[in-house]
Amino acid sequence: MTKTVRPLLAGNWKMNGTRASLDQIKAIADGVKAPLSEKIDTLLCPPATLLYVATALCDDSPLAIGAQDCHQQVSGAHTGDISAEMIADCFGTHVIVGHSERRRNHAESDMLVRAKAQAAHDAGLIAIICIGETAYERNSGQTLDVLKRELIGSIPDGSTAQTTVVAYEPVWAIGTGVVPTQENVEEAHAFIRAELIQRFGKEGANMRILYGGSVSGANARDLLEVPHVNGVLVGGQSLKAADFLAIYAAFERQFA
Ligand SMILES: O=C(CO)COP(=O)(O)O
Repeated sequence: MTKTVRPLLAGNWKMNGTRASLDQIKAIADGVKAPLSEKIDTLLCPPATLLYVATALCDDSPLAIGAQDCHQQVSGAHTGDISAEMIADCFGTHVIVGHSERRRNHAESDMLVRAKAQAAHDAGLIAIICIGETAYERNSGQTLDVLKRELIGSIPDGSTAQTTVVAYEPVWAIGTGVVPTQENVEEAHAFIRAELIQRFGKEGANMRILYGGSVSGANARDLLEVPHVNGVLVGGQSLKAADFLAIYAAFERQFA
């Protein structure tokens, strides 16, 4: 199937990485090269402590750097939080919002995720808005209802293909080594695409929908073949340059 939407390979380091890991970021930045880098976008989201140094390291590379969360307000008395403005100030270009680990561990609601995505847009950042069902929700037949509720609740009005990426991350596939079948991924992505088109029209047709959950160099190509999979959001396999670049190689075979 022809893919008209520009693919995105994104890495999420979660709460991993110290200054000692900067050489991995540098190796990824060096490994992301033309001609493929002219056809796909690449992004790494290290912890906030490394953000500013990472953007400096990637000065000459097509690799973009983003953050993993932001506060919904621009500034103020919010100890421990960082704002979208601060991310932009460090030359970050993207921010992940609504990751299931934040929804679960910090009780983030759809409404809060939507406010964070809006803050990202207001600061000129691309918001990567995560959605996905738990094992219980899937096993009880609620997957599409959950996706619909999270899509409606978490994506701000006025979102465009330029400002917004949706990441479908089934919670049961995150960090487990369990990857859904191509049929499961296709069903979810086709459903998300239809919902996005219904709400955002042409913008919804062009918004990128990433798959996330136990992506590796071994399975990336199969996932990228699925209709409406416009890239992947990678956790564990983005920490080491060799693993991340193996996924980049899968993109090369698919999109070069
Ligand atoms: O949560 C994820 C990316 O945001 C996926 O993590 P893993 O690739 O480690 O399963």
